[in-house]
Amino acid sequence: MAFASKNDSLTLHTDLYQINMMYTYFKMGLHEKNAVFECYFRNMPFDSGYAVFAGLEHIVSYLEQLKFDESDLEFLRQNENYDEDFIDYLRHFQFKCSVNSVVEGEIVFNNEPLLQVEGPLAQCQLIETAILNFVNFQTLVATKASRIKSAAEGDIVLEFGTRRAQEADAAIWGARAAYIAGFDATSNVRAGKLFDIPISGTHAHALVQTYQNDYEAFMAYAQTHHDCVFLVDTYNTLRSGVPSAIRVAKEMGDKINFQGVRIDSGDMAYISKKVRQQLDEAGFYDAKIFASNDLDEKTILNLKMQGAKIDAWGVGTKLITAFDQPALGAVYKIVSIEDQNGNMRDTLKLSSNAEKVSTPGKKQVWRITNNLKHEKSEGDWISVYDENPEKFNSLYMFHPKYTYINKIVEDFKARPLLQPIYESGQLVYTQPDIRQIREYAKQSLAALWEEYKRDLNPQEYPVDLSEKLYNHKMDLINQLREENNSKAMK
Ligand SMILES: Nc1ncnc2c1ncn2[C@@H]1O[C@H](COP(=O)(O)OP(=O)(O)OP(=O)(O)O)[C@@H](O)[C@H]1O
Ligand SMILES: O=P(O)(O)OC[C@H]1O[C@H](OP(=O)(O)OP(=O)(O)O)[C@H](O)[C@@H]1O
Ligand SMILES: O=C(O)c1cccnc1
Repeated sequence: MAFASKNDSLTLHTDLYQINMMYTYFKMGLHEKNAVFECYFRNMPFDSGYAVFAGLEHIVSYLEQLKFDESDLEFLRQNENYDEDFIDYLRHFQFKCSVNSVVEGEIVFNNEPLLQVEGPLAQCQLIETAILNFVNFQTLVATKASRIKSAAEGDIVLEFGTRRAQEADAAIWGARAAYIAGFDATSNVRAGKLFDIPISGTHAHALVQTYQNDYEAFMAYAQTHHDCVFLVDTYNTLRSGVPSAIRVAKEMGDKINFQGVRIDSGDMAYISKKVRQQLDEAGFYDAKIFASNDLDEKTILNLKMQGAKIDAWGVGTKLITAFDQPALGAVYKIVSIEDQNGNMRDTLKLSSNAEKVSTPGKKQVWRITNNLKHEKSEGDWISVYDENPEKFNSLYMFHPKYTYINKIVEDFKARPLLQPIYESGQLVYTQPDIRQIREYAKQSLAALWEEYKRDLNPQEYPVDLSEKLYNHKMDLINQLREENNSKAMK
């Protein structure tokens, strides 16, 4: 049967091993045990000093549709040897987990929980793959987009990536992530419709090649459009493209809104300066110069350094594919599980690599700001879930690995980053409008010192553990080591 006629949903958008584990839990009577899983990434992408969280909207739309229909069950039945009682359990599957998450647009860092799922073990397991899929890609693209927008220093930045994206979902969710992080519009019309993002478009070389003449092509476009940006580099930017654009703009006068020209090749520093000169000499001081062609934050910064006269940047491939780092590497780990007596037992994964030793237990992340001096963030403080830093007069913050790096913060404000999204399967979170999310991302970034935001070698933002959590982690490491050693001796 062809793809188009298949009964599709995101329920089976999971790795088979999740369903295999669900089956084991089910058969062993463990599937309803309460468990807590947390999602985080270990290293900052692009050597960036910060990341921008995105993906929650897709997670919510996925969880809202999460149920196995008969075609899903039939597929599992045909492919795996699950007993019918398990198939029947899946048939009656109803999402019952609680989910806490940082909100979209939040500035986040490595090694802090971004999203937390608590509920029946089998359910927590099923949703791991989709959650990671959405968070990994969207957070990566939002982070890249934020870096590009910062490099552009307030200029207009347009998202042009669809044609080079890793398929359709990446194109539209990437366009959304880019808009959240500060891009001004997308060229993807569907993303505009689905997510209420502004759309924007100029024209391609094909139009000019169709007429085989800059002037005729621009004139035809001008006769059929009010807002006009002419692509001037098909034949010769300075000799033909720009002069033709100017001629059409003069001849059409008020009949069009001559917004400017786009250049898509060549030495963009040199050419843009010359183009600016030509436009100014013709009296088109307000006409903008758009640039595109394999741009990213590095080229934009460099072009600015060279004094390029570019007002708007079209960015495609390197944004949408997160070209220089195509994976964020976020993971989803179990941190606590109900034992035989019904008590929660915190878990930890030991590793010879210190970075990979996980932090046990259900946690909360607090963004600490100093009340008196400024509104900037002092660092993030990860606590045991029910610990409240505001009960302290001053907060002792220390590096979780190099504990001699520490400070005491007086008169601080602590804001919990993990917010309730689902409570026992019920959606309790109202997703803000996309413009609010975008504004939130802007404010969140503004609360970060410049040292963490610079493109090259940013300072490491403090992500610390509370003393209680740190001691808990150390106790558990020692306990596990002792248990393993005594087992090995036997
Ligand atoms: N002045 C500049 N300084 C640094 N990088 C630049 C400058 N001008 C253009 N670039 C970048 O250099 C790269 C040039 O790529 P490429 O060789 O594909 O362009 P081109 O030959 O001008 O155009 P095309 O092959 O697409 O017709 C692009 O990534 C572009 O953004
Ligand atoms: O370079 P990116 O950052 O990916 O931005 C998108 C690119 O897509 C278009 O080129 P393409 O060669 O696909 O088509 P066109 O030049 O014929 O319009 C456009 O001119 C940009 O160069
Ligand atoms: O509108 C544009 O100029 C555009 C759109 C997609 C890709 N490249 C350019």
